[in-house]
Amino acid sequence: MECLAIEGGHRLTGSVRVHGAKNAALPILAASVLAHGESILEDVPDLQDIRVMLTILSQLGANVEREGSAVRVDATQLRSTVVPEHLMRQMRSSIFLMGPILARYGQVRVSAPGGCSIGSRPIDLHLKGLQALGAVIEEKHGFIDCTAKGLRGANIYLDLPSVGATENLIMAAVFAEGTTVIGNAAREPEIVDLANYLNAMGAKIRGAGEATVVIEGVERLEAKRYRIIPDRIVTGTLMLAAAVTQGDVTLNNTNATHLGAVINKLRETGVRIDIEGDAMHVKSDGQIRPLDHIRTDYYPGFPTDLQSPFMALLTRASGSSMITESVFEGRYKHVSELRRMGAKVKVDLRTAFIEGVPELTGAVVEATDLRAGAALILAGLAAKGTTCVEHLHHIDRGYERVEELFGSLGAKMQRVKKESRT
Ligand SMILES: CC(=O)N[C@H]1[C@@H](OP(=O)(O)OP(=O)(O)OC[C@H]2O[C@@H](n3ccc(=O)[nH]c3=O)[C@H](O)[C@@H]2O)O[C@H](CO)[C@@H](O)[C@@H]1O
Ligand SMILES: C=C(OP(=O)(O)O)C(=O)O
Repeated sequence: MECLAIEGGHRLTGSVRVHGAKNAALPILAASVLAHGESILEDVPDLQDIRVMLTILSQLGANVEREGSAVRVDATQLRSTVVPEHLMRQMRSSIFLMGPILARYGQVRVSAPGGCSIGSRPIDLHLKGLQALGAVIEEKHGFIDCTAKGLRGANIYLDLPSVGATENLIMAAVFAEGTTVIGNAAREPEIVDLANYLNAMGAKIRGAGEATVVIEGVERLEAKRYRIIPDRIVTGTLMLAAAVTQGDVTLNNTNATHLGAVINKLRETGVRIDIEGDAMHVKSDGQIRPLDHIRTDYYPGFPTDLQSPFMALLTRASGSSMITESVFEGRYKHVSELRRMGAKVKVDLRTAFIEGVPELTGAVVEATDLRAGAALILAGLAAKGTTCVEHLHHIDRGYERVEELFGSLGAKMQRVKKESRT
């Protein structure tokens, strides 16, 4: 088994460029299925989930090629509309293919998607929205067969502002006859990025980033060159890494407007953050002030994906803090691992009570999901001694060459092979 061995106690300094956003690149790659010609997508991070998406696209018949951080995709004509089950299971984002393949070919077969174990994560809103557009859905033997003889625009109201459902339905509605209105839509920056890519190719989408998105159906999209936005969750993780190590770092290729809630909370802990164009300077003098309450929420609220990394910082605060996880019911799996390192955290249903401790100590810990892994890296950077983070495949889903990313700021971490524990 491979683990990430982190030697704690080193202050992070220097600068690093943040890579493109996984959560924008994945739906955008799926959306390439809608276009005629070759899209050139720039700043597509080289991550496990992206590799799975590229494999699916190429197995369905698209021509896919990576050149550095750019990916060329030509999905003008797919030869299959069946997403292989073993690939569906590898990540949540495989579900993004449902909307665009259905829109383009009038049929698609998927199965339940895999992904991080952070809650039940149903796809009912995706399916209900597609039905409203005229799709017929049959669920049998673990497969979901979706067919439509031409989708029609509809008024759809989402019970929850689901990011994935909003994206899937935008893609499905691009060729629907007439107008589609999605109410209570999610407003995440990745949705705006997807809509910008689609509009650049000829789609007519208004209101992305707002609670009501309006899509006028068009007949054809022409592939385009497009650059993916910076990853706000990687940016936030690196900001927290600077804070927890009393560091002084510059992050390039960032968008501070996507991180308003996080910047606000970090400043409350005493961290200094200066923004200059797309660069962010983050400096901490060591004293971490506790916070009354962080409550995760849909954008522009505090992102659930940074809940666990922020908790890692608060384990070192000079007092008690409280976090409520309101988006995913099972997103506290990092807590037991942080406790192995000396953290004092109690969980009552969806609320965690964190009592800051003067010191964390290195331990063997397990990344139970992607951001739980990020939290353990941050704790390891701050801890006394060596921390071994196991189950690195989760971390490789979201942080490109993680040891180099943090290593370029002076972190001491390396992948090591070790005997599996019995
Ligand atoms: C690839 C990607 O972009 N992943 C992000 C996306 O995930 P994802 O798109 O899966 O998250 P959603 O916004 O859909 O989920 C939000 C909430 O809605 C619920 N729900 C969702 C769909 C549905 O059909 N029914 C339903 O009940 C979920 O269980 C969850 O409680 O947004 C999450 C919330 O910001 C982030 O943590 C993920 O990093
Ligand atoms: C939960 C996440 O991703 P996914 O939705 O792909 O599982 C994440 O990026 O933190």
